[in-house]
Amino acid sequence: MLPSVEELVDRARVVALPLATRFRGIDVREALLIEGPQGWTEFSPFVEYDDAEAAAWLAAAIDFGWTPHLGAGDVRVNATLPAVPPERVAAVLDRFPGVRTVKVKVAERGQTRSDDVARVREVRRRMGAEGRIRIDANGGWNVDEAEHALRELSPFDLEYAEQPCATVPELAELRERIADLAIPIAADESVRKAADPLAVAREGAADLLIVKAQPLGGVTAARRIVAAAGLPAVVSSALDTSVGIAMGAHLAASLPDPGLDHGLGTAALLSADVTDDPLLPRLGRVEVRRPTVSATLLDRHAASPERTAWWLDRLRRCRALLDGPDGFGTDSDGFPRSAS
Ligand SMILES: O=C(O)CCC(=O)c1ccccc1C(=O)O
Ligand SMILES: [Mg+2]
Repeated sequence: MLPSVEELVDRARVVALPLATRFRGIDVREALLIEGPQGWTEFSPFVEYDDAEAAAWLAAAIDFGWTPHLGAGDVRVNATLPAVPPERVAAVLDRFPGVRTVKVKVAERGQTRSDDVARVREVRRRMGAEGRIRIDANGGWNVDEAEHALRELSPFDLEYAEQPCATVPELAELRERIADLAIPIAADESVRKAADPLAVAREGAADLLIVKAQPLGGVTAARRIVAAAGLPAVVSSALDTSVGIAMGAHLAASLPDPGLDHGLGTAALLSADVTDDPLLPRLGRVEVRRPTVSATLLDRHAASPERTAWWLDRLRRCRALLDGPDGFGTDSDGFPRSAS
């Protein structure tokens, strides 16, 4: 049984956390946190997402807060570099001590391919020949643009290219066209925003999957998607607070090791968090544990009354969707399940 809407609302707190570096066009990350019986959990779909999409994030929050997910140890993480100019690369990378891998955002709206090349060149210079560099275009290129960009970036030795194009057929075509470059293609939005998260694997459109716990309906649902896809999976954050990072870290620790670092270092991009002991990258790793949430920090970073009301309304609407006919509901084990 899923917790009732009253139970969720009673246990919910809304925060607005400033970012250290502008990312995805935002300077403040809003999140709704809920204290579940198994610990704190996070519901933080981006504000522009509609309720149908956000409902999966709520299923994830319930799965993590109401189900014992026992994890321990740590996972290796990458630095996440927003689409900053070369002179700002060092300051961002300094926030990720000890990482051997950098994920570089490319194809940012309003920028050009030479901006991407300059950023990747600077990362390679700083990381040295043994550093691992992956790029993430967030679907920003068409197939031709992606092919040109990857041919130009290929001398910098890319570990993989994440969501270079927006659609599954484009990814499949690109993958054939650049077979000579031997740059693996990773699918992110084509998994987490797709009606059918398994289409990528079925169509041979990617070499690996990027999975995020919240949009895929939670740790349990994401594990099932990865198993059904049969592809290696890298777990990535949704720019969550340390509570959401913990959800991702539990997922990462429970999957087969892809031999690739996970995108779970992003608490380093926040300039405030909800715990005094955040899940920050140390020696290139993030611990797998549930953080202790601080009442003081929840108060200090509380969202405005208007934004709090907006989030609580969204929580109520999404909770109602989980009971709907093609909502998420629970499976025979009592777990929230994804629509797939
Ligand atoms: O994977 C990482 O390094 C960090 C997470 C990240 O890039 C991200 C964070 C929020 C929203 C979308 C994305 C993305 O991978 O596209
Ligand atoms: Mg991505």
